[in-house]
Amino acid sequence: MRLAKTIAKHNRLYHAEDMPEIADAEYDALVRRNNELEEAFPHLVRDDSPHKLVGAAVANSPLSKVAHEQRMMSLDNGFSDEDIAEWLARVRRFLNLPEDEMVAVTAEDKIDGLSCSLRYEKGELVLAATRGDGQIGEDVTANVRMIADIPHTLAGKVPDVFEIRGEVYMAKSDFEGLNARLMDEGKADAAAKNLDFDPGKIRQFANPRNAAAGSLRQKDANITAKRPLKFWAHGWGVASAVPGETAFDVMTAIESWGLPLSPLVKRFETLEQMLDHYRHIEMERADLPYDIDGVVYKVDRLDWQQRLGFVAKAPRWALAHKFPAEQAQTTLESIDIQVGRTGKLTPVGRLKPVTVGGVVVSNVTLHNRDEIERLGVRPGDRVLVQRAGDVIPQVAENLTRDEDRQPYIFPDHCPKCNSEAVAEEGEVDVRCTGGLICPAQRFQRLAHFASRAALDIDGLGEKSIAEFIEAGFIESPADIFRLHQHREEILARDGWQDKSVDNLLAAVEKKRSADAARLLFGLGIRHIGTVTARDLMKNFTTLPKLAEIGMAARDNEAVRDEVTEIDGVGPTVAQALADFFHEPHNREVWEDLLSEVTPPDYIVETRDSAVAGKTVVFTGKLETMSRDEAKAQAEALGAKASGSVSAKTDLLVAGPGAGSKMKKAAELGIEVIDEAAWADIVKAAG
Ligand SMILES: NC(=O)c1ccc[n+]([C@@H]2O[C@H](COP(=O)([O-])OP(=O)(O)OC[C@H]3O[C@@H](n4cnc5c(N)ncnc54)[C@H](O)[C@@H]3O)[C@@H](O)[C@H]2O)c1
Ligand SMILES: [Zn+2]
Repeated sequence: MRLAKTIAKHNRLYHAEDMPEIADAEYDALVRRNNELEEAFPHLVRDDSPHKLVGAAVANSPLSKVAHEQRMMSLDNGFSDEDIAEWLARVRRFLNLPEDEMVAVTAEDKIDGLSCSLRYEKGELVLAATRGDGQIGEDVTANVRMIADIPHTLAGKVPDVFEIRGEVYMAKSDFEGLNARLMDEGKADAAAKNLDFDPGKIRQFANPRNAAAGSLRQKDANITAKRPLKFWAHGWGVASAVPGETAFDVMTAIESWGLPLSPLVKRFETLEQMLDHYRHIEMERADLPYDIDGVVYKVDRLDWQQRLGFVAKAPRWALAHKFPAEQAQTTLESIDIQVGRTGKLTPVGRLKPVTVGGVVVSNVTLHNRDEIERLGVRPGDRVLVQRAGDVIPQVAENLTRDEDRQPYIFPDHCPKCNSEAVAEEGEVDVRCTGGLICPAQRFQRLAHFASRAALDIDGLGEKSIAEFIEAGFIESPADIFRLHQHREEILARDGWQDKSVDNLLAAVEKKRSADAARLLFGLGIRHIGTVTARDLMKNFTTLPKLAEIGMAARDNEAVRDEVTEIDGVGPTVAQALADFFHEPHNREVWEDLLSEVTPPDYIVETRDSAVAGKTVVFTGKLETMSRDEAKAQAEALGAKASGSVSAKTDLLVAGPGAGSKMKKAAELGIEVIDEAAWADIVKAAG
């Protein structure tokens, strides 16, 4: 059965190699599916069925194997209140208890670590072993001796032979410290070898459980000694004598011998108490110094435990009440605003770290302003965090409902450059209007400015731009024209020679007289593309004139209307222009740029031609030129280039693949020519 094989593989990755590839919830889903299949086809159930197995065999371990005299078990799981009620009812039925007989249970935190058995003979630690597959584990005696929580000698009067079972774990803060240390060591190592440091190559642990398991199961116990491991006891195995008649008694005795227990061992007599306790712990969970994934209930009376016995791989007398694998509660500590390469402001929630589905989560995306409003979250709130599969963790719900508190106020200025941040009408995203001045947007903006469609500066590709930004040579477009001041510094850099630097500087010089429409397009003002830039420049002729209009447009509707009425320009463009010039930073960048360049006045020379005064539409694929170039040609010939066919259209130039426009032109009786015929018209005009 393929499913069983897959499960076996993940079992091995998780238990034997401490490197799970899938989330716990995903693994649990595979197991559930397998159980369903087994129920439906009982004759197909194999002896190595996942539901009969504990952990994983210790095949390739560098440690030596030890057989457990008494098997180490797993636990059955319950998730819902009903699951717990059912378990209690099953216990009562099994024991055939009268209605009024109470079943006392202990409740302990289900610590997420590595199961370990410690054998004491005459009070001395003689053997420590991992669970392995329950029958055969690994000998970790030398390693365990390095753990401060585990006494080498027990205190007081103890049975001759007593196996204490419990969990080796790592506290959350120690786990974070260990990961940070691994990163630092990697950095130092790379520096010592004069290599580039690649943080992605450092093997960090995904969660405290993996860190604990990986640290304990070391061939060299000296490595274990350097890892901050802890231990607490939650049961026992082989015992020459048992000190008490209830689980609670025995655990108390174990504590008196010098071993730590779960700080929250409780004893309850009703389902309500158990569920209350569970909910309480669920709330506290993120604030506990260690990672837990549920609460474990055990029937307290040992004679009852004896009678209840075991099913396939777990005791009937115990149950793990697990927290939902994909969700956890924690505190939203702050909301950070990140600025993307296009100026978009994205709020990121910083959480008190919490393990969700086997991964420590400390950040969540809050998407945008509307999402924060919808959730009503503020720093300090308790939130329910959800992480399903590989999806980025999200806040599923705000658990704090205190209407009196001030709502979170989304910033109206960019945290990176302090420019105004606004959302356009009907849009959810708030954007920084700083554009060219905003360090977050710098690379994208400068790359656009130098790109082919804009200034088209030879030799100034994205790589060089990134390099020059990094070196501090360029921040805004004007700086590109001042690159010559850095000639010697550029030459001193790897990969630059006299020739390549001179070529670059010459290419830059050439662009001082660049076309005004390209400069305008290069500034990357929202909604101003190549065509709109040309339409604007045709109307205003010079950049200073355009700026004057742009500045007036913000508060003067008449001016905005004037812009709106320009052919090919609409209200969105008018507004975008006004917004751009309203921002003082942008005006600075603009003035600075204009002090470096001398674009000629933008006068579209119209040549006398066959299409002068006519409206031309291009459609289909053009083979010898881009659509933009074709439109520019039409304009140069005194024609108007339009995007759609209407009664006003005089000529349709159609390339291969022309569709609906061609049909419409035919209906309207408009003249249609191909690209070659168009080229002839251009040629004829001289
Ligand atoms: N992601 C994966 O690929 C993958 C693969 C295999 C297993 N898993 C996960 O591992 C878990 C199954 O592992 P498991 O068999 O160790 O079961 P388990 O972790 O659900 O529970 C059994 C263990 O809990 C421990 N425990 C902690 N606190 C305890 C307490 N107070 N009292 C008693 N026992 C306590 C014991 O060591 C016991 O062996 C599941 O959550 C599963 O999702 C994940
Ligand atoms: Zn900004």
